Amino acid sequence: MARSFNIAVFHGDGIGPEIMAPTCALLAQLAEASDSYDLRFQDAPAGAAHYAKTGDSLPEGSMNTARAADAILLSAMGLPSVRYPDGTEISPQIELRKALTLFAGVRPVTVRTDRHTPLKLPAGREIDFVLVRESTEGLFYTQGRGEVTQDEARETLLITREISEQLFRFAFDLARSRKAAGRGPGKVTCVDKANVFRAFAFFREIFDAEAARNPDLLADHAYVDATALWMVERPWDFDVMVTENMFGDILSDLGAGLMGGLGLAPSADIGANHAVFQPCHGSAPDIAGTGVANPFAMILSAAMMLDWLGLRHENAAMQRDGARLRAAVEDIIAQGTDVTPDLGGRARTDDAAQAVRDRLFAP
Ligand SMILES: NC(=O)c1ccc[n+]([C@@H]2O[C@H](COP(=O)([O-])OP(=O)(O)OC[C@H]3O[C@@H](n4cnc5c(N)ncnc54)[C@H](O)[C@@H]3O)[C@@H](O)[C@H]2O)c1
Ligand SMILES: CC(C)[C@H](C(=O)O)[C@@H](O)C(=O)O
Ligand SMILES: [Mg+2]
Repeated sequence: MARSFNIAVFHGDGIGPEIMAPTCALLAQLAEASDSYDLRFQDAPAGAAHYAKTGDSLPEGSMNTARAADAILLSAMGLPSVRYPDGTEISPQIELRKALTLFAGVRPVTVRTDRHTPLKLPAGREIDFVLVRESTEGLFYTQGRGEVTQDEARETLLITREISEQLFRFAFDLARSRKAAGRGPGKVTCVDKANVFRAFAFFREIFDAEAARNPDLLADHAYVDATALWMVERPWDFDVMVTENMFGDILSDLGAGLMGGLGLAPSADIGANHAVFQPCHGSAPDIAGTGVANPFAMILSAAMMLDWLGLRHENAAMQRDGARLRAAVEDIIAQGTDVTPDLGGRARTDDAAQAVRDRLFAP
């Protein structure tokens, strides 16, 4: 009998609803065609437009829906024009990460063809690494609670042993499973600024202790500034990199740039009991409403959701469908037709989603 999974859906702001609708439709079709799982989507209102209407950016009802769900899908949230009284933007995704302890922000960077990357890939080279961004503390710790006076502003960078240990364990486990799948040498790189900050020396010490517990895997360190350089010069040398929240936020956009843009960059924020799947990009107010948003980062994030649920619940069909969904998108990216204007194409959001559907369900 098919096992049923509840999926909380945050449709979000700007292009959010435009990329979420075709993604849910594809997922629903995959589930319908499968006799081993079923997906039930539950809307969770939140975000900047919701705040502008109601004064609440993340209603308790939506938080409860998220907590009770088997997984959470989220498109982009936030609009530059809608702000809290303190001047910061509406960002319920940060609240979700903190409230559900989603410490591991998993942001894969995959380039299999040189069609969209700004880099010149040496013959036979592919880029395939995963950035794991700590997502609950670091320099985001006082987000929304920073102290600002007339003369100075302070935010706190927090690194805890408890979260760092879980983060590094996650990164080493990921490297092990990538090695088993033949996708990397089994190497974890700790990205920090331990040459300047004691907090990062502490981060590195905890990393080294975890590395010692994983003698079957390789471990090394890199400073964050040099990492930005190496991501451009020789990105194929990375396997799993693990880093602090703000560093990961910045480096993951660089990773998106390597792939050909934010429209191709998926992510998952994973904790012990919950996970949110969302693209790395924002609500793209500059193109919202024009029907040309690239849905691939959202669809690839949905594929990561199927991977995660399938592994967690030992549902092989779900894992297979995650891989099929990713393969369909990668095929379209490699062919370069049926892509949206951000990738140099003329497809609209719905055309790009239809191209995925055609590859999945062609007779
Ligand atoms: N995860 C999130 O929800 C998230 C992430 C980043 C920014 N934001 C919010 O989104 C709003 C806009 O931020 P921004 O402009 O700095 O970043 P953005 O990611 O929304 O846009 C940056 C550029 O990339 C383009 N772009 C992004 N996604 C695209 C897609 N799927 N298809 C085609 N083009 C795409 C946009 O058109 C824009 O030119 C802000 O309010 C910001 O706080 C949200
Ligand atoms: C929109 C913003 C709050 C968010 C972050 O800073 O984490 C985004 O940039 C991301 O990368 O998911
Ligand atoms: Mg970001």
